[in-house]
Amino acid sequence: MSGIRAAVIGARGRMGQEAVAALEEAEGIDLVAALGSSDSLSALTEANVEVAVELTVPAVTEQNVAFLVEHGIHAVVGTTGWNQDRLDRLEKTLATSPATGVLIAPNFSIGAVLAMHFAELAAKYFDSAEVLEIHHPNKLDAPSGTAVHTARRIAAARAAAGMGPVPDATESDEGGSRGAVIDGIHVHAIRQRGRVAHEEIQFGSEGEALTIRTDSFHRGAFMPGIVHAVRHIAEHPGLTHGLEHLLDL
Ligand SMILES: NC(=O)c1ccc[n+]([C@@H]2O[C@H](COP(=O)([O-])OP(=O)(O)OC[C@H]3O[C@@H](n4cnc5c(N)ncnc54)[C@H](O)[C@@H]3O)[C@@H](O)[C@H]2O)c1
Ligand SMILES: O=C(O)C1=N[C@H](C(=O)O)CCC1
Repeated sequence: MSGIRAAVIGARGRMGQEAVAALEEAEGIDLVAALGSSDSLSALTEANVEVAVELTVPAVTEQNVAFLVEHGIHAVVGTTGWNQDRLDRLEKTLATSPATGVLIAPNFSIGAVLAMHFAELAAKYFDSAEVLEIHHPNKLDAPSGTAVHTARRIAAARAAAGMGPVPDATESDEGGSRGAVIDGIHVHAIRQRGRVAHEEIQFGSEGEALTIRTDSFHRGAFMPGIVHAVRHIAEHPGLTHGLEHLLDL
């Protein structure tokens, strides 16, 4: 019996190379296309690809995913840069191809997915919450997609619990020392040689603190999540934002 016909877009990048190796080894998956930046997306339809893993750059990911949806190819997307405007446009494109599934996954690491889940659970119990992310210095975007997703989930959990803003008496913030603010949650980004992807979520209340930390030391950390998503995305038509929705959490 043949497996899921899969492809990688961005196959020569840091993540793409790992994904190609992981999908070649995965049982029940046949890697039938591996595209670099000079390859045409038409190679995907020519190879009858069923699921494409998109690991490129924020500038091209939206147009790549639109092509996939328009051709009924399920998409597993790890590239960052998916702000609300892009997600809204994607929902409209998906309405024209309702059987197609797209996963936008800010992070494929199981540790990172669990850290975000735990942070969401903890959010309503602590007055203060801030997110710190550390990545390799070749990363194009800041803050990381994971940090944005984490901050949004913390903010939503606080709002659902009827909590107000985090306490902060800062009156002057020269040079942005208090970081970016995503839905009211401060997010700090560090770029450091020797790192891959790391996140710390810090909570505080009177007399106590809780720190949730996740470390990806190697890009192999993202591969089980990618393989799992390739196997299951066809069961999830429409837009899924976050790998957590494909796991039994
Ligand atoms: N979701 C996750 O778990 C996760 C993990 C790591 C990285 N990322 C994200 O994935 C993306 C890729 O990360 P990376 O470290 O591999 O970056 P990278 O720069 O090493 O790789 C990107 C690759 O995409 C290629 N590319 C650019 N335009 C293309 C196009 N039109 N068609 C095909 N290929 C094209 C580039 O030539 C490059 O080889 C980034 O946005 C990063 O933030 C996500
Ligand atoms: O290396 C990167 O770039 C990563 N990007 C994702 C993000 O922005 O959250 C996930 C972790 C690695």
